[in-house]
Amino acid sequence: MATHHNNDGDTPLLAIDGISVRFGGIVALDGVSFTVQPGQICALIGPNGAGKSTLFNCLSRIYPCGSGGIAFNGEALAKLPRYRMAGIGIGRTFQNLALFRSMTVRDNVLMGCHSRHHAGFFRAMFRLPGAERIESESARRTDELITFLDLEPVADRVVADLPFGTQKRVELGRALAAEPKLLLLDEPACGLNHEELHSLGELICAIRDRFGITVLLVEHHMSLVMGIADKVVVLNFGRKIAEGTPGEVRSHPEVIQAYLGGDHAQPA
Ligand SMILES: Nc1ncnc2c1ncn2[C@@H]1O[C@H](COP(=O)(O)OP(=O)(O)OP(=O)(O)O)[C@@H](O)[C@H]1O
Repeated sequence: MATHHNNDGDTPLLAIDGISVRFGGIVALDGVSFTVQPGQICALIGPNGAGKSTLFNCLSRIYPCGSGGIAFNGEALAKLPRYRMAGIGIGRTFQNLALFRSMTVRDNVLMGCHSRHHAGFFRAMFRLPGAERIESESARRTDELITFLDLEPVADRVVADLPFGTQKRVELGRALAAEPKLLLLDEPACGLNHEELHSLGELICAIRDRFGITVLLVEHHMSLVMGIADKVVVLNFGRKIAEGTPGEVRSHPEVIQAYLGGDHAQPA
């Protein structure tokens, strides 16, 4: 799979500029700004209700931003329709998994390839010129990802029959198949057992290192975040209260207060 760095290195891959979102009287996001550089693993953390999911949903164009803007690779996201997200290079996983449960692992990953090559899908359907090349390229990429994600033993099994942790890897495969530049991971550690959790950290780093994919993750699991993130952004009540390396945010007084003030775990 090709690495997708057509960025000069100075332009952030993702620039979130003063976004605010309201739900009635609730200010879910209040003027949040931060950037993610190409190749970074950036974690978005904060207590329950801090606005993390709302921000992810703005990025996926599920919610419109009330004010402010988001630029991806220098291009304003608001100008693009939602169905173009995979096409421009933003992929994501969901807390409750986005998979075709009655299909096999291989077919789920293959569907991910098609979500990028929209035209390829129609070419294949109508047997237009170029269809065979796209199909064989998709099959090759699917095989590569199945190996990368250690899914070979279950490649021809139906997804619904597999353990949750394995299904989560299939979902990652589906997202990676679309060759994203930016991968949004929504609580990837949620529901994983101890062993799976350990390999998840390594896997996320491998995704960045091997494919050059930039990662933005929302995660409550602090030891995972602190172990893999280059940069951590902390939200509380819709505001950004800190941003920096794991070491910097861990010792930030407002972060300590936000986590100790409620019944949440310490960010240590
Ligand atoms: N669709 C919605 N309608 C009304 N209020 C909402 C909606 N989505 C989120 N909110 C509110 O916006 C605030 C931020 O919620 P959000 O889900 O973004 O927080 P979060 O940081 O993702 O929390 P968690 O860690 O619990 O998932 C909360 O007060 C929440 O109740």
